[in-house]
Amino acid sequence: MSTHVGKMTGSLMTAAFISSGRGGGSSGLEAFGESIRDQASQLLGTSNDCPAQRRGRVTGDHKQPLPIETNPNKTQPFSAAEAKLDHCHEICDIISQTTTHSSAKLETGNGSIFAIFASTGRTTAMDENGSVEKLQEIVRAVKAKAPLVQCLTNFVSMDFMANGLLALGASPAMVHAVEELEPAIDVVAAIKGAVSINIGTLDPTWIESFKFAARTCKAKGVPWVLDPVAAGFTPLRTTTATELLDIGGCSVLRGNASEILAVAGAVGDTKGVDSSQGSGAALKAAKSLAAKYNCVVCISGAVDFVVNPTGQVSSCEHGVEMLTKITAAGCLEQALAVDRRSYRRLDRF
Ligand SMILES: Nc1ncnc2c1ncn2[C@@H]1O[C@H](COP(=O)(O)OP(=O)(O)OP(=O)(O)O)[C@@H](O)[C@H]1O
Ligand SMILES: Cc1ncsc1CCO
Repeated sequence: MSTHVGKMTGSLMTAAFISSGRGGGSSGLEAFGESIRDQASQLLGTSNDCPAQRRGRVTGDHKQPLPIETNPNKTQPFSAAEAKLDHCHEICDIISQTTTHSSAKLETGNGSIFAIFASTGRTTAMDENGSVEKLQEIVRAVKAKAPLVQCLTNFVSMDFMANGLLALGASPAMVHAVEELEPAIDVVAAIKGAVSINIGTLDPTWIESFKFAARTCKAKGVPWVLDPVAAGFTPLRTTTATELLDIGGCSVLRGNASEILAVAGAVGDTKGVDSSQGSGAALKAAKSLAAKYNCVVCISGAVDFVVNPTGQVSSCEHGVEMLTKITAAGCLEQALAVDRRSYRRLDRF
């Protein structure tokens, strides 16, 4: 039987941080944040006057880490009111690296998955075994070691993902030609990085690279994470995602509900890269995939879920609607995933 181990605040994902910025300046990221904020504000019809920016968070104060908050009652999420942060504030915080949407998970002594989620302007560690100290340790390790995250990702998210990883303190590399994957993954293995595979804009050449990368990672013990973008939308996508998982060695599978359902074999409707279902609808499918592939499965949505291979579930009721108004938020979350193995590898780096 599965156990519900905790509820989380913050929005889903994978590794994280309370970024203090890179070096003395981050004008590139600021511009990046500005641009995304403008686009999102236009889409939502909200003002471009950003409270976070007025407070200086975008223009300078982001060099100071934000405080980490914990939910004192681990079985209760923060209130809905707390979740309703100003749209503009949210997007500034997300993009301008004050905090990147993320989470990290560790396997604790008793074998249960310990999930830590960080969100826009607040971070929460949730699990009986979890602690803010552990999250801070991860954040420090990520920032100190600047792990190489080798990404095979889609044309849409490439830039966003690279900037998000930089914001976290990681070191992105977008390498996907099959001819250079082996030497690239050798370097990733040598310096204890991780590989991210996202099937967003697949074609036969990409598929060959994805499979080569997954096989190479498995052979060399490099952790890799999979985003089965738009699985269920076309048979090629569903088959590709399943074949990648069948290769083995995947540490984290992250998708929206429609994608997770499709990968688990359910027949349903999809809206291309967007989900046609709430994340809770994919919980059973996620549990079955986590057990089958011995990996952690994350379902993103208004409520984000993390399911470990033994069926334990953690939930995060702090979805940020703004993230549905920009493309590739889920892709970025996937790229930020750092699992216990990566974390421990970082420790030894
Ligand atoms: N209905 C929703 N309400 C509030 N927040 C949401 C909702 N759906 C998604 N989100 C937020 O968006 C984040 C990304 O999840 P989403 O399911 O949109 O990814 P995705 O569909 O894979 O995105 P993409 O394909 O653009 O990369 C979630 O972690 C959550 O914070
Ligand atoms: C919109 C889109 N189409 C293929 S990949 C992608 C990015 C979000 O998944």
